[in-house]
Amino acid sequence: MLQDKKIGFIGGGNMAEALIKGLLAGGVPAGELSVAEPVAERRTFLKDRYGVNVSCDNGEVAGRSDILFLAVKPQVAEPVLAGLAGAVGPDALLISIMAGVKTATIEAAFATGVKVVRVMPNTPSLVLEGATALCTGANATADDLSTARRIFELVGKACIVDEKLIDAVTGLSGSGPAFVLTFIEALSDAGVKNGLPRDVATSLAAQTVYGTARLLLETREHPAMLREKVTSPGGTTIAGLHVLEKEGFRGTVINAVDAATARSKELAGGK
Ligand SMILES: NC(=O)C1=CN([C@@H]2O[C@H](COP(=O)(O)OP(=O)(O)OC[C@H]3O[C@@H](n4cnc5c(N)ncnc54)[C@H](O)[C@@H]3O)[C@@H](O)[C@H]2O)C=CC1
Ligand SMILES: O=C(O)[C@@H]1CCC=N1
Repeated sequence: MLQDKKIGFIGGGNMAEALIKGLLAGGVPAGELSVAEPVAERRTFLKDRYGVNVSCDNGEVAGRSDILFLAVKPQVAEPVLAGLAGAVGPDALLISIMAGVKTATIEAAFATGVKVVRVMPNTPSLVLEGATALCTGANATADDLSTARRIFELVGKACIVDEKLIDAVTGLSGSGPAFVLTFIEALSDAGVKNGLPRDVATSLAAQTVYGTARLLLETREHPAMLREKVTSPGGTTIAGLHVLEKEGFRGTVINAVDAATARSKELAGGK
């Protein structure tokens, strides 16, 4: 039961906040949640907004947590892990959301067989519509993986993958919200160019992406089949699709996800 667990966060940034919101919505009492965060204003914000315990001491939060989220940037993983080495309890479960950082790297920072689940969530978790993939390290059990999965199912959809695929997940759904937002912004710009007021254009663009995603998820049809239903012979849609194909839209999207995936692999080296 998650309700019985003390849950800590090392790093109280955007993703930690999204998860805190989900855990609270899922019935975990605020008093069971603790966040270690060096920025004082951020600590005050998290305490005031969510009622969670806050501290500037990573070791203190680690020491009292049954489940400890590693939610700092990968660039500071090395010193943060070194600082936690003696503080984490022997039965604690570490859940890392750090992009690029391998479970083996985290395990190597601890003397004993620490249990690690590595996860790649995304920012829509903040509105409980996240897309998350999880994998285990060498010591985490099936129960640990299912505990972690339950947490991420509180903030959206979650699936299990092999660790070797986590970089691809990072490129697709971890970074994906930024790509989708760029597309929404471009749709809105196009609406404005054609005379729509900005607020109307942005709202139509966002609802179109949201509605289309729901249509796809709920019908489970292939995207090409659903696209066919929009595309009238000699109509408007095929005229627009022709331009997307001519300008290399698909290739550009594939290249963007490729680049993000490659960057996730680079981050494993601490760069
Ligand atoms: N933002 C996103 O869309 C996603 C981020 N991630 C991963 O989640 C992790 C956190 O990302 P965000 O929340 O976006 O970053 P963020 O910058 O919003 O949060 C990181 C927090 O860690 C704190 N921090 C810095 N040094 C620290 C230290 N030594 N000890 C404790 N806390 C420290 C910072 O003050 C900040 O509040 C990263 O590893 C990132 O790769 C994963 C999936 C999606
Ligand atoms: O940009 C990043 O590195 C993080 C990881 C996935 C989304 N944001």
